[in-house]
Amino acid sequence: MSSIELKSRAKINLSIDVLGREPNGYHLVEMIMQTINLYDIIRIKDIPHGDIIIKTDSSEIPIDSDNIVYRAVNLLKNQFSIDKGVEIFIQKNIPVAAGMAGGSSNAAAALVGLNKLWKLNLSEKELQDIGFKLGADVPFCISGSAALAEGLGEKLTSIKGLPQHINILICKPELFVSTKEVYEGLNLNKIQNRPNNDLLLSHLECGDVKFVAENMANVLEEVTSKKYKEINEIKKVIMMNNALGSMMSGSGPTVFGLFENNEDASKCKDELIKKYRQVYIVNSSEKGVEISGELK
Ligand SMILES: C[C@](O)(CO)[C@H](O)COP(=O)(O)OP(=O)(O)OC[C@H]1O[C@@H](n2ccc(N)nc2=O)[C@H](O)[C@@H]1O
Ligand SMILES: Nc1ncnc2c1ncn2[C@@H]1O[C@H](COP(=O)(O)OP(=O)(O)OP(=O)(O)O)[C@@H](O)[C@H]1O
Repeated sequence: MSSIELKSRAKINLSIDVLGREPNGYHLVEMIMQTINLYDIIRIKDIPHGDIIIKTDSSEIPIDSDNIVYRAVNLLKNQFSIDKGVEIFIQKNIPVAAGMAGGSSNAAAALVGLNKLWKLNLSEKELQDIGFKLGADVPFCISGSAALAEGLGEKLTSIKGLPQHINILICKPELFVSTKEVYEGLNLNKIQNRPNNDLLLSHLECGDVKFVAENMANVLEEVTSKKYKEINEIKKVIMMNNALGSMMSGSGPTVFGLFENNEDASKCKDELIKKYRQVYIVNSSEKGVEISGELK
């Protein structure tokens, strides 16, 4: 095989609770993750020398060693003493720095793709352990679907996710949010609205999306929405258009809404697109990274 193409899917969080802070500054979390059908395309091809070349159609991401995909390749090259090189093209559709794990998902796709291209025969668990060194969201992005994530986000339990017929409206305002700063801005003693994950999981299990949508909570939303009024403005528009519920994803600034009704979702999109460039309607996905093409 000389090249491979993969779909690298984004996620939303249906809940985020933060239970504590580790001495190294990282946080213990308990959150519900859901893969959505909004994806970047990652094309990896062999090249006749040992370099790592990153190309992309996006002006918003780096193409040097700061790109998380570059770091993923480098990690595998060092760990398995590989002297081969690759050229990787990233076709970006996932909003950047959005709280949707765009970078983490690209790294996940690179690991899955190189495992095949270089015939490393690593198991999913082994890939996730390597991926965790690159970022807390990478292990989930490798397996995808829906999961309860604990620890720093790497301890995953597979769960039943949102049904595919639910319309997930995504709106990403043009704001830059640093995940590190949002976590640092959280006062663990003053969290107002924590999710009840056990209750959310039992209602997901029986397909009660209305309950889930009405009871979603993300403790990081308090931090980001205090700084940017857009978060609550978008939520308001979403709820005015008959969504079942609305919340910020990850550390933000993306806000999503869950809609039972297709027409309500499109009307809401029409309204939001007048003010925000990045608005999408997608569905949940049962696949995380997916190989979409291979060339001999
Ligand atoms: C907000 C979420 O996206 C929710 O899924 C994740 O918790 C963040 O995942 P991520 O962006 O892959 O996180 P990383 O790239 O590992 O870390 C970025 C920064 O977020 C903070 N961070 C991340 C994960 C975690 N459990 N505790 C943290 O405090 C750290 O300050 C870190 O410097
Ligand atoms: N391949 C990549 N795709 C997206 N961003 C990348 C990539 N490589 C490096 N970055 C940088 O990483 C930063 C975070 O981008 P990303 O899209 O991964 O954020 P995010 O959606 O908030 O992730 P998460 O939800 O995991 O916190 C951006 O500043 C971006 O420039």
